[in-house]
Amino acid sequence: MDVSGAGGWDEAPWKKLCAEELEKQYTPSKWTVRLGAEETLKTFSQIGSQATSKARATRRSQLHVPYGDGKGDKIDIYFPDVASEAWPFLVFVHGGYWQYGSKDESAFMVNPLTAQGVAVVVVAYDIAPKGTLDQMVDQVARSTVFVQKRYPCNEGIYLCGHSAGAHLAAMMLLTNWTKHGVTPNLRGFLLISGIYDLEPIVSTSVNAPLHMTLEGARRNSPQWHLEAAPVKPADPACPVLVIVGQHDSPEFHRQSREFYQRHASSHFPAQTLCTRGWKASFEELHDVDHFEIIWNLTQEDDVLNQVEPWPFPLVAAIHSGQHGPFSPIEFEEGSF
Ligand SMILES: N[C@@H](CC(=O)c1ccccc1NC=O)C(=O)O
Repeated sequence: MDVSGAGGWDEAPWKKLCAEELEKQYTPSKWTVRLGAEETLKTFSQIGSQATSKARATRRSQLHVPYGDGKGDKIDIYFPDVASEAWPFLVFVHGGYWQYGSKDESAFMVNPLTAQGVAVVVVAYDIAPKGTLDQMVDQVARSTVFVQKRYPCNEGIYLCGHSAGAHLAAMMLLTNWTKHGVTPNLRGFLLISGIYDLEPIVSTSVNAPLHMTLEGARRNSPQWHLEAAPVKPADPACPVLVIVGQHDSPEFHRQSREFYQRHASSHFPAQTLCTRGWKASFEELHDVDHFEIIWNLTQEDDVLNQVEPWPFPLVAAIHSGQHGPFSPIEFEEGSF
């Protein structure tokens, strides 16, 4: 029996990869199928910037609202037309491997969601090298608490993160809210193409500006701390949707699958999101890569692109306690 770590990961598949392959597995742009790597990254940034300009020009908003005293403690809030403060809130945490990206180019889903009556908050946090992972996790917690305190009548806060942002959002599953003085009314998590075990990236170029030690990586890996997650009462269940794109790399697929349902060969009594009382489900989104999975969210008000109107059914479904088009794969106790 492996006793080297919290989860018994001695046979972790990524440990068998050579440095070059590991680097490739954790470079999402190397796995795109429609555009080349560089063009994809450029398009991603352009679509994010355009969506943000459009949101700021066409939606009622409050920009650069401070949620704390730090210079980088800022959120943008975009409002639906309905005059109320009892909206559902989608809080979006952008990705960029904790070292690039900003709220100012990340308002992807604002126009379609505000049109559906959902207020959207786009969170800024101090990316590396200014910020450390511990600080970023704290910033996302404080921004969520700020939304709760400012809008106590909210109809639920849905935390949505992409890639590194999904990691930061997932860390909120483990947060002890007591020290923040208020428990946010969290009603759902949308974790899109995330990384939940940071250990594999410690030896990749991703870690250059992050300076994560192995210990820091484990401390900030939600995968390693599910045991510590507060046990949620089954009712009302809080849906956690773990989503990965078909054209994400095999390692990204593994990360999402194992976060949803722990690795089958783990020797230890497995704690999963489901056994901790979260209503978790896992979905692989068809024919999208790591970037399209997010930039498609801008397109929902374009009728031509409404093949599957995602994420409205998703948000609507989690708001009403159902999973819409997503079929939750129930965890079977004792299956490994
Ligand atoms: N350097 C990475 C870029 C990347 O990972 C990324 C880019 C934009 C938004 C999220 C990303 N990944 C994780 O946070 C790549 O080439 O794929």
